[in-house]
Amino acid sequence: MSDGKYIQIEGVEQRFKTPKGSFLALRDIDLHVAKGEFITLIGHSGCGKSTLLNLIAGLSAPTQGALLCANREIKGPGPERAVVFQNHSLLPWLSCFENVHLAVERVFAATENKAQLRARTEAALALVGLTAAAQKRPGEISGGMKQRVGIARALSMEPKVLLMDEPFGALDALTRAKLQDELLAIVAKTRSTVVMVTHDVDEAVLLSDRIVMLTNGPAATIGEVLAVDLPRPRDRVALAEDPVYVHARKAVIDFLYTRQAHVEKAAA
Ligand SMILES: Nc1ncnc2c1ncn2[C@@H]1O[C@H](COP(=O)(O)OP(=O)(O)OP(=O)(O)O)[C@@H](O)[C@H]1O
Repeated sequence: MSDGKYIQIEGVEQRFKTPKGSFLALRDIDLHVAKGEFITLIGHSGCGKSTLLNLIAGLSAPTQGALLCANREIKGPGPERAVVFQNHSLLPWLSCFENVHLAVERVFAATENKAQLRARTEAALALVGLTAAAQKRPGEISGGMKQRVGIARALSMEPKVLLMDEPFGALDALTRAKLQDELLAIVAKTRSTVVMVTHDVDEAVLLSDRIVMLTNGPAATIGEVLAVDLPRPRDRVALAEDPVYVHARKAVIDFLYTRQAHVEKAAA
């Protein structure tokens, strides 16, 4: 395996059975993700971004084609592929520490002692700046903090691949910007491979090595892949006027709003 093919998606199709018959969500998806690469999936609502992410996560199986991670077929969820969802899905009756510790135990309990598991949990919370809130429950912290716990939980498993489904979608613009910057710093440190679903063009350009643009569904496929050749670390303020940034942003907007202009179906 070359590092350029860490995740391999080959000829993938996804159909769903519905009461009205078979629904073709995705077709002819071919994509290779390199180790350490940051990929965003962008496209109009309902085009199949989450479907594709779920396939990589192993939460569903393709109706055609194959997905591989590190040369092994993806046959189900695995600790080397951690998922962060938009609604953070924390257990409300457990503290932040306990929510992260559960994931740590699941992956490392067989090989590590209690002190090591505890240290891992504390390190993950520290990485996202949540040491002080460790004993709080999800109901006692803000949306941005909850999302940080979700990220800490995913990172605590030391995944090779971080899969994120609109992780910042529900946050206000300032919190979102802060978490994007934190994510960039964390990924620079952990060198994780990231596949992230987003609706946000600026987020895609700021974070990505490549932006994968999906055509409208049904039968959505990859319309275009844009390489974002901006050096890292990236600074959002300096980037705003960088010609490469401006050009990439325009290319994505052009794809989404000119070539894939979304025709809203009239409500039935
Ligand atoms: N389990 C399922 N059964 C039937 N249809 C499904 C199922 N899951 C997804 N779909 C359909 O597949 C298409 C793609 O859905 P998906 O959630 O992947 O889109 P998306 O791009 O992530 O959308 P959004 O941006 O709104 O979250 C949609 O038309 C959706 O209705």
